[in-house]
Amino acid sequence: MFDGLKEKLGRFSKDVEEDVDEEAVEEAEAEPTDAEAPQAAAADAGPQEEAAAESTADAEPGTDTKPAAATAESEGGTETATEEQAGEPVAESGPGAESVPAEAESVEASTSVEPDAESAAQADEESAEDADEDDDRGLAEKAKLFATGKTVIDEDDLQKHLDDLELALLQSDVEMGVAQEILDGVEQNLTGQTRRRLSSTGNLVRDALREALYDVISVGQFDFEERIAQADKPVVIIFTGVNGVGKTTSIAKLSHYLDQCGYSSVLANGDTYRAGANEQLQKHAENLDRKFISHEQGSDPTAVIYDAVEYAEANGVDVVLGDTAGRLHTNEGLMDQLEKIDRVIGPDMTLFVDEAVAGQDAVNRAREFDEAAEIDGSILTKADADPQGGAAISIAYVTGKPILFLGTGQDYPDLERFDPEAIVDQLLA
Ligand SMILES: Nc1nc2c(ncn2[C@@H]2O[C@H](COP(=O)(O)OP(=O)(O)OP(=O)(O)O)[C@@H](O)[C@H]2O)c(=O)[nH]1
Repeated sequence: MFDGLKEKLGRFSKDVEEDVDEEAVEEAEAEPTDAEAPQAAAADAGPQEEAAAESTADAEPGTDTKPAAATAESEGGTETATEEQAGEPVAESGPGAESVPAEAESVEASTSVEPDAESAAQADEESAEDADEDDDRGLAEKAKLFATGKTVIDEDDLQKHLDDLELALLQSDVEMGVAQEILDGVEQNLTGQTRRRLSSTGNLVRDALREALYDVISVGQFDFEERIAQADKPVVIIFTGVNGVGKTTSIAKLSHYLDQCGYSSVLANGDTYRAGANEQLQKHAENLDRKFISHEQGSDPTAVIYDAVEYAEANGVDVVLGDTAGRLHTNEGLMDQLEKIDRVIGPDMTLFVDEAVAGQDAVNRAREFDEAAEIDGSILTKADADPQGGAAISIAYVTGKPILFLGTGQDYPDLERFDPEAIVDQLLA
C-alpha cells in the first residue's frame, strides 16, 4: 500500500538528512569541544572522573553529553526551544574547538550562540580529548539542533529539496493545494520553532515530514465507533459515490465491521436506478445473514430507506446502511434524490465512497459530492492496489471531512479504520 509514495518520501528524508549532517559537522568544527560545558560545571563540584561519569549517565543514547535542560527538550519532542532556551548550554564536539575563544563563536543560520562558551573554553584538555570522538559527532549535532529547534539547514539547500518533494507529491497524485500545505509544513518544521504534537522519532527530517503529513491527513477526524455508540438508534448511514468504485462492497464490509463491534445492521438498496443493483446488495446481505430491504427498479429511494428505518425500529436493529444510485454528481436527478433523503430521513451520517487508485479524480469527486450533498466522511477503497496514496493524503484536507475507513481487499474483513498517525508512520517507515 502506497509503496511508490513511501519510497519518494524516504528519498527526500535521506537527501535532506545528508545536508543536515554536513551542516552539523561544519558547526562542530567551529564550536567548543563536546561535553566541555557540562564537564566544566561538574569539575567545580568534584574530581574529573566523577564529573565525566555523571555527564555520561545523563546523556541520552547516541546524543553525546548534553546538559539536562537540553536533553529534556529533546525528549518526546513536545516543544522546541525558545530563543532563550536555545542559548542554554549545549555540549559540542569538534577538533580544535578548545582553542576557539567564546567571542569567535558568533555563528550564522543554523547554529546557536552558547552563553556558556566561556566555561566550555576553559574546560580541561584531557576531558576534551575524551570527548573528541568523531563517530557520534553528526548524531550529537543533529540531536542538539533538534533539541533547540533552530534552523538546521541552509535555506537554499532546503528549497532545492522542497522542489523535489513537490514533484514527488504531484507525481503521486497529491492534490496541488495539499502538496503546497505539506511543503509549507515541512519548511516551517525544519526552519522554524514549532510545537510538536506527535512523539518524536528522534529523526529530524522525518519528524518534520511526519508533522506536515499528519496535519493534512488528520483533518476532521472523529471517533466513528463513539459516534455510533452515542447516537439514538437506529443510526442511519447513507453512502454516496459513483458507480464501480466499491460502494456496495463497502456497505457489506461496514456491516461486518459493525457486527464485530457488537452492532446489528440492515442493508437497504436506495439505488433504484441501476438494473442489477438489488441483486448485488442482496447477495451481500445473504452472505452476511442480514435483513435486506428493497423496492422495484425505478421507485423512490427515500421510500426504501424509510422502510429500512421502520424495520430497524420495529426489530431493534442498531444501524441502517443505505446505498444510493452511483450516477455522476453532475446528475441533477441523483442530487434531488439525495436532497430528499436528507430532508425526509435526516441520516446521521453520509459517507462518500471512492477508490484510492482514482487519485486526483477521487479527490475532485469528493469535493463535488460534498458540495452537492454534504458528507461526514469518506471510505477509500482499493487502497491495497494503490501505490501512490495521493487520494488518501488529499481527500480529508480538500473536503474538510475525514477519511474514516480504507478498503484493503475484496473480503468482508478487509476494511480498516483510517488512523492518520499509523498511516504517516507507515509512509515514513
Ligand atoms: N482490491 C480491492 N477490491 C475492492 C475493494 N472494494 C471493492 N473492491 C472490488 O471492486 C469491484 C467493484 O465493487 P462494487 O462494490 O461492486 O462497486 P460499486 O461501487 O458498488 O459499483 P456499483 O454497484 O456499480 O455502484 C468488486 O469487484 C469488488 O470486489 C478493495 O478495497 N480492494
